[in-house]
Amino acid sequence: MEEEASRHSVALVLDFGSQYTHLITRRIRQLGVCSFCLSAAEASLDAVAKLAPSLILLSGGPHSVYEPGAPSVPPGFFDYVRDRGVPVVGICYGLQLIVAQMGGSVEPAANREYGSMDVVPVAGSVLYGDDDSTQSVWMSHGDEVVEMPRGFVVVARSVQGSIAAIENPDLGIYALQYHPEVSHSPKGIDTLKRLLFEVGGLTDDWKVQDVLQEQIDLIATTVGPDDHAICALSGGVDSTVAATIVHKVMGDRLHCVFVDNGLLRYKERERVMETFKRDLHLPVVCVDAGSQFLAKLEGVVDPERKRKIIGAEFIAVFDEFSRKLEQELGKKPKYLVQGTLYPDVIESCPPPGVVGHSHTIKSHHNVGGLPPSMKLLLLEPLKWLFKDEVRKLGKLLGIPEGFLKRHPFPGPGLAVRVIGGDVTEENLETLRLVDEVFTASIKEAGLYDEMWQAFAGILPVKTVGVQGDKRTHSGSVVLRAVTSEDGMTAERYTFKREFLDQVTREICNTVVDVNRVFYDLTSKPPATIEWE
Ligand SMILES: Nc1ncnc2c1ncn2[C@@H]1O[C@H](COP(=O)(O)OP(=O)(O)OP(=O)(O)O)[C@@H](O)[C@H]1O
Repeated sequence: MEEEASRHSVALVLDFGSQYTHLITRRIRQLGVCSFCLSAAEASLDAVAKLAPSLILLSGGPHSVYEPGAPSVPPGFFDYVRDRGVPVVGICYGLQLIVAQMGGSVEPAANREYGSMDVVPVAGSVLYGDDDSTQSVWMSHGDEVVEMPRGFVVVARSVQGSIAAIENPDLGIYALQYHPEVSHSPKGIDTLKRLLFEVGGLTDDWKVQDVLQEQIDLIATTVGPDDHAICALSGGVDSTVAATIVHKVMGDRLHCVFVDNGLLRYKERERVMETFKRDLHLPVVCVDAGSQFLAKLEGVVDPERKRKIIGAEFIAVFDEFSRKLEQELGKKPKYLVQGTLYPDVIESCPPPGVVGHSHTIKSHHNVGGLPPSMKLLLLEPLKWLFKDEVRKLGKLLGIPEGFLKRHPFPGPGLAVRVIGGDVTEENLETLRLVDEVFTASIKEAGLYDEMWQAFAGILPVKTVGVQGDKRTHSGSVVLRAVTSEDGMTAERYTFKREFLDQVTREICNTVVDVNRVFYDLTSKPPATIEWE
């Protein structure tokens, strides 16, 4: 991280556990500025200083600054930024922390402000310049400033009168009670630009191309000429791009494995293996482990248990693969290639003891969680990148566009789409056929790229129907399609009525054992994209 930072000017985000922290870092990078994120509860002042940031942002978070043990900046932080003239920007919790640290006070608000809100800036401030027109912003807080710290001025208020932004240009401290990084704050990006380029004096010299070359050079200097590496390929974008980068350096000393866990979509194994071989020339072995996975999943309906079982089974298959490889090569492979992304890096080190941190929502399934006995060293060429950056990189590497644009698919596969039900071969077959009718129709209608994700789930209800002349008692399925910028929030996709009618007809006519089709209208939040 430091190496990368030394070549660029850096905007550092200190994370206090907000769902939106990644987004702040991503937005900054989209503006061409190198940005990293450190967990506020773990980062020492030394770690901050090593990155020599030109601007430091304090993120939002789920805590209240007045609670005992509320997370704060490392000791000596405000002396450090003052001595070095590094501007600081607080966002939401970050604002409240600044207020509390600078001698003001924060209390629970009488009215929680959540969602879209209009705020009115004060003309002539550093944060807004001459633009005092009302802007719509995204708020998400339950506390408010009741006493301003000395030397700070209010530079925007919500139409309800609460404080929306404050600044103290002499100290170089600025703070927003709302989230400028989310798309629901359309002018937030202008405020971020002012902060980065005018206040922080940063330059937009950070490009994905540079990361590719840096990673190729790094791998070339790390691995020895006789070292071998292994990689678990899911058919997803991350592991594919990671493997393709490593393959450029190591050639056939990279050994990839694709596991058919019996939880894949319709003809997925054939489709994915063909792309690996024909388009990417990656050396891939396909392991057929379907019956092994299904045997372990028999009778399991709890989603977390499904995930854990699948994770453990992946590791067993992977272990076996590397044992065989060792026999063939006469030596142990030394490296494991993983498509770890930057959000995974941030997520794997949540602040200790911090309750309600954003990163504990779902137990993470990752085949990379291998037993330490395997003693593999990691090659993680994507670990500083976000998904959209990985797609750009994949394009630079010549990975087919259709492959890069594939909708995300969960690691535990179709198992988590047999909702509340038994993961039987019969259920999986029904699900595959329904999913294929739905996604093929979406592709035919040219709608696939408009969506973040589209899939079917099977529901644990049988209902009465009439099909042909017969009364049936058959299964129900749900269709879900969402749009999203980054998967953090999502809106349901609105199909034309005729499209849904057509798909429903086709499903009921062609898939035995389905007589009822639902469409999920919910957004995220309050729902998640997947059902389990
Ligand atoms: N069927 C599979 N065969 C081999 N490896 C797999 C398989 N499914 C998942 N993996 C491995 O587990 C990792 C994490 O899986 P997950 O589905 O959570 O993917 P992800 O983080 O979105 O990455 P990707 O885009 O590579 O799928 C993958 O990057 C891959 O290394």
